Amino acid sequence: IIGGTDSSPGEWPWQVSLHVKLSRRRHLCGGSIISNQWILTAAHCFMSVQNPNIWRVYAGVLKQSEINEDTPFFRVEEIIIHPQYNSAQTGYDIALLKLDKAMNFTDLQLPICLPSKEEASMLYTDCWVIGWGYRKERGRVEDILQKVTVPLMSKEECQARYRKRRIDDKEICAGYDEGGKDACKGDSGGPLSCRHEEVWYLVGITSWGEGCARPRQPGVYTNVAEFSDWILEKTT
Ligand SMILES: COC(=O)Nc1ccc(-c2nc(CNC(=O)CCc3cc(Cl)ccc3N3C=NNN3)[nH]c2Cl)cc1
Repeated sequence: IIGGTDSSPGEWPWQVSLHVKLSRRRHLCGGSIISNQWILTAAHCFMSVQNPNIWRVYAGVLKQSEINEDTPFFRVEEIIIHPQYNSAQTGYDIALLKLDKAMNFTDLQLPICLPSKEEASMLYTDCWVIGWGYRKERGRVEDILQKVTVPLMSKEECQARYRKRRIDDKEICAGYDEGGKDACKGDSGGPLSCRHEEVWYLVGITSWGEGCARPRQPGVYTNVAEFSDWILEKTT
C-alpha cells in the first residue's frame, strides 16, 4: 500500500494473509473472509502454485511478525479459479478458497458482506484498500497491515487512463489523478472495502495497475458485484 497508514487490531477482520510453505514460508497474497469456510481472492495468486496443500490461510492477524511456526492457520481444501481467467489484465481475476474446516468467528476474524448484482453500479464514497504489500514500487512486504482510502472511478475515466487495455464492467478502478495513494506488490487478492450506511461491502479484489500510485494510472480491481452469481453457485 502506497501512501497509507497502520491499521488497528480488528479494524479489518475479514482480511487474511495467504502464505505458501515450500522450503520457507512467505506472504504471497491477501484475501477476504466471506463465510466461515470460504475466502475470496485473486486468481493470479495461483499461477505459479496451484497445489492446495502448500497454502496456509492466516486470519485475525495485524502484523506479519505475529506469524511463526506456532501460529494457527487454516489449510486449503479446494482452490476454485474462475474458468475465464487467463491474466490479471484481461479480467476474471477472482478465485475461491475452501478452508479445510469451518472458522470460528471472533472480533478479529469476521466475514465481509458481498454486494448484490443490483448494487454493481452503486457509487460508494467511503472505500479503502488494505494489505501488507510494498510501500513503494521497489519495496518489501510490510509488517503492519496498511490502509489507504481511494475514490472509485467511472469505467469511462478508467478506460481513458488505460488506452491500450479494455476495461469492462467486470473491473472497477480506484485512485487519484495525482497518484500517491494506491495498492502495490503483495496487496493483490485483498479487499477494496466500501462502507455504506454502517455496513462494509467487498466491492473489489486488488488485481493490477501500471506501476504503483503513479499519476493517472489508477488501481484496477475485480468488480465483485458482477460475480455474485458465480460466487453463490460455487459456495452453496
Ligand atoms: C517476503 O515475502 C514477499 O516478499 N512476498 C511477496 C508477495 C507478493 C509479491 C507480488 N505480488 C504481486 C502481484 N501484484 C500485486 O500484488 C499488486 C498489483 C497492483 C494492483 C493495484 Cl490495484 C495497483 C497496482 C498494482 N501494482 C502494479 N505494480 N505493482 N503493483 N507482484 C509481486 Cl512482486 C511480492 C513479494
